[in-house]
Amino acid sequence: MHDYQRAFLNFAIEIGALGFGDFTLKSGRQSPYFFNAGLFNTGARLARLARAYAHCIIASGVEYDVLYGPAYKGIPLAAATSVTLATEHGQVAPYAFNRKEVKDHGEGGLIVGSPLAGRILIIDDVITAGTSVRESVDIIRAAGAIPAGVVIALDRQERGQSTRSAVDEVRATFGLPVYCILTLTDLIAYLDEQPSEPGFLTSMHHYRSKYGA
Ligand SMILES: O=P(O)(O)OC[C@H]1O[C@H](OP(=O)(O)OP(=O)(O)O)[C@H](O)[C@@H]1O
Ligand SMILES: O=C(O)c1cc(=O)[nH]c(=O)[nH]1
Repeated sequence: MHDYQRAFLNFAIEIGALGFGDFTLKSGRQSPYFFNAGLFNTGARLARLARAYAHCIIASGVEYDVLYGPAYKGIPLAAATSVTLATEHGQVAPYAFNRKEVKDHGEGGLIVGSPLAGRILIIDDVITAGTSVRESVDIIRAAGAIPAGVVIALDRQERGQSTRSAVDEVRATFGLPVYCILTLTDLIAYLDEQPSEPGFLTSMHHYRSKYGA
């Protein structure tokens, strides 16, 4: 694990964005941990998260025309990352996001922000079973644009629709590169270094053996 990843984990745990307990996920899985990007809820916290995303994008060298943040939590991520790419890396970084319900008045429609055209880089918080990425790919293609890759804070390294990992499925099915700031392997290595409640790591390992790829 790199120092910047350790610092990011320290910070996420300090502000409660990485929480431990019993959580029901979008996939219906019961998880002993949860990454809540909604708790990067001040300008200073969000700026720090956006710097990590922007760093990941620049380091990857991925080429894109528009950043796309899936509703809901992807919305501030895409917007804040766009600001950081513009102010710290000199990129124009247009961004867009979807509505979960189509708007039937005013400007109407499903997409807010930049039109979805060209190569679209999906900016989300986590990948678990890969459903959210599949939904985003459908929206991007329906708009006539081309998905270019996925950037996430945490790859939970879980099975997707098959025995393969959700990230492998995204790569194989859509030919999309996936870039992440952290993986579950990093998180477990970090937790191994910390004094923790007895039984806590056991529940992480148990969860991983049930849903891990
Ligand atoms: O890989 P998956 O199994 O799809 O799980 C990960 C997705 O689940 C959450 O979205 P959700 O729509 O639940 O939450 P939000 O409205 O809070 O963004 C999360 O933000 C990811 O987008
Ligand atoms: O799978 C999910 O629904 C999920 C997992 C997680 O760690 N964080 C989140 O926002 N959603």
